[in-house]
Amino acid sequence: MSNTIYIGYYFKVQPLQPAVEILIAELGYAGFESFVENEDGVTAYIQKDEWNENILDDIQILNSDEFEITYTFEDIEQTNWNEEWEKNFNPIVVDDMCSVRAPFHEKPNTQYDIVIEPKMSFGTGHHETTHMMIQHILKNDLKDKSVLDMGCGTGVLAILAEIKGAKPIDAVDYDNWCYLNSLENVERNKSNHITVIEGDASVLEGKKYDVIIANINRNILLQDMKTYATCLNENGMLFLSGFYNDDIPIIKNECEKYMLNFQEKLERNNWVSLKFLN
Ligand SMILES: C[S@@+](CC[C@H](N)C(=O)[O-])C[C@H]1O[C@@H](n2cnc3c(N)ncnc32)[C@H](O)[C@@H]1O
Repeated sequence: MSNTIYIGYYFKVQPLQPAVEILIAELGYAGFESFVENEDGVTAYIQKDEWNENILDDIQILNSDEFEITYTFEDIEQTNWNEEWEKNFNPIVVDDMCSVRAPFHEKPNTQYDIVIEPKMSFGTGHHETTHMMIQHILKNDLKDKSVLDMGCGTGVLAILAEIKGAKPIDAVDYDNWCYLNSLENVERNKSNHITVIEGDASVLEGKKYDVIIANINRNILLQDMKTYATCLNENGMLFLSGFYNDDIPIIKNECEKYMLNFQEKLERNNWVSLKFLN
């Protein structure tokens, strides 16, 4: 993964909002995985393996009469990509309680402070789905609960779970880069109760958790729901994200098969995050 080549699209957007937010949501659905907003619009990154020349065909907002959106694109080497992050990664604060920032940012005055160097991994809190998962974790009591962070990316959610008193915590990602990046971030935040594991749902066999957090995507969640349900203790909490409002019925339906009862929905820019109880 460390030699992954990305393609960067530089979108100029006039007027900026809500076009940039809609554009990011649509691009996320098409397979773009990172976004850096700027004063002209947004730069969006997609792995070259995921790219094809028709990738923008279904992006509806590009056809809107209300906004003028132009773009250029080019291959991005990993080193340049990292530099982009360093230049553009602004700290975020969720619900005035939890900040997520890079090591070179000043320490903010929030109750919880997470330091992340995302490199090539997803999960700085800038994406709607990460933001909502942070909100769920902030709202729920995790003290002494065992937690699985499935699809951990940078490890940001596992790190917050530990700060909220959870232990022990497994953070799992099938992507080698995310695995390595989570290890770094776990160390950076002095998290002592997190085990980072490289793999997919097959590594969960025989494991049990009080809380499962999975911010991945609709299809993987549907595919692995049975495993999550098997791994969840009685009265356990399941938090899911990485999909849209339209996907809720199919996700709920799959959960119902395993007696997972819907509790709460959070929503941001059409992305949603759901809580279920076992
Ligand atoms: C949307 S990101 C979420 C990252 C982080 N948890 C957050 O909330 O910001 C999804 C992550 O899931 C990982 N992933 C995708 N499919 C997976 C699978 N089948 N098993 C484990 N990890 C997976 C990806 O590598 C990616 O890091």
